[in-house]
Order: sequence, then structure tokens, then C-alpha cells
Amino acid sequence: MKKIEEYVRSIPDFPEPGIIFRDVTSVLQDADGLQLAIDSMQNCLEGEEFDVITGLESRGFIFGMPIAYNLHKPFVLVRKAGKLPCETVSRTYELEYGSATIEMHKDSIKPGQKVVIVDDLIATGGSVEAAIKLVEELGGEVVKVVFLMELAGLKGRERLKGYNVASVICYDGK
Ligand SMILES: O=P(O)(O)OC[C@H]1O[C@H](OP(=O)(O)OP(=O)(O)O)[C@H](O)[C@@H]1O
Ligand SMILES: Nc1ncnc2[nH]cnc12
Ligand SMILES: [Mg+2]
Repeated sequence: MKKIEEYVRSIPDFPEPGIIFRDVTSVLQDADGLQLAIDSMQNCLEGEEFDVITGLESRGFIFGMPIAYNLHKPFVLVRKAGKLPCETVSRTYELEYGSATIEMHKDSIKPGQKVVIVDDLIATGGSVEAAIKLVEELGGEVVKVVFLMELAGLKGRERLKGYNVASVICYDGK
């Protein structure tokens, strides 16, 4: 059986020079790769008690949704700015390349709910840090953060001190 890392295609200098892009499409377009990725991330939640799964647009949706469905939990969207129709909370943050603003509906998390955050990858940790702040602003408690891939060289984990963080595969560099 192939391992997850064998399904990930790495593209140097995309979207700009110096970035090694860890492409998740090559995992998803293989039925075994897709199943292995979802199952492996879901396994990280074994024994965890929580109320809601939150996924970050857009690649976090791909992984968060099937896990929420499988575990019969609600799925809450963290969206890029301007997409959500009702009242929102928002944060702007820096990425490995560029900057972005994310939003959540104010009523998407109830105070005291235990929240799991899912995304495909942690690089600098800027995106997930912003998502954590939004969940907490709404009164949620982030009990676990799950990634398929971690780029350890970018030290994103250091921004998540005190949180329970799991990644299925970890690249030493970027
Ligand atoms: O740890 P960070 O440095 O914040 O980077 C990681 C984030 O960057 C990518 O998303 P991106 O914003 O490029 O958009 P996408 O998911 O819509 O492709 C990736 O899917 C993570 O969400
Ligand atoms: N190196 C990288 N590969 C894929 N997605 C990313 N998002 C941020 N950095 C990335
Ligand atoms: Mg993303």
C-alpha cells in the first residue's frame, strides 16, 4: 500500500520563486490516496470529544467535510472575505505568499462548543492562527487542530503553542 507522501506532488517555485508547493490534487485524484488521506486525518480524532468541525476555505473544506459527515458532526465554514451572507467576524493574516482575510458567521459556533479545526496543510501557521482567533472570538474552545501535511521548516507549530495539533505527514523543510 502506498503512503500519503507518495501521492503528494511537490512543485518547486510555485506560486513564486523559493516556495515548494505541496500539491494535494495528486492525492485526491487517486481513489486510494483520497481514502487514505481522509481516514488518516479522521484517525487523529479518535477518542476526542467535540461538537463541531471547522474547515478553512478552500482546501480545508475538502478534508473537513467528509470527516464531519463520517462522525455525524456539524461542519462550519471559515471563508475568504466577502463570501458569507450574514453577520461575520473577520481576521486578516499573512501567508507564506501574500495576505488574506477570513470570516466566520457569528452564529456558526455557540459559546462553550468544543471545536476541531481541519486544513490540508500548515506552513507558517498564519491561516490556522487566524481561524483559531475567530473560533475563540465566538466563544468556542479549540480542542484539536488536524492537518494532512506540515511544513516543519516554516515553524507554524510554534504559533500554536498550547493547542493540540496533529499532522499526518511532516516535511522537515518547507
Ligand atoms: O500556514 P499558512 O502559511 O497560513 O499556509 C497554509 C494555508 O495556505 C493554503 O491555503 P491558501 O490560502 O493558499 O488557499 P486555498 O486553500 O484556497 O488553496 C493552505 O491550504 C493552508 O490553508
Ligand atoms: N508550500 C505550500 N504548498 C502548498 N500549499 C501551501 N500553502 C502555503 N504554503 C504552501
Ligand atoms: Mg488553504
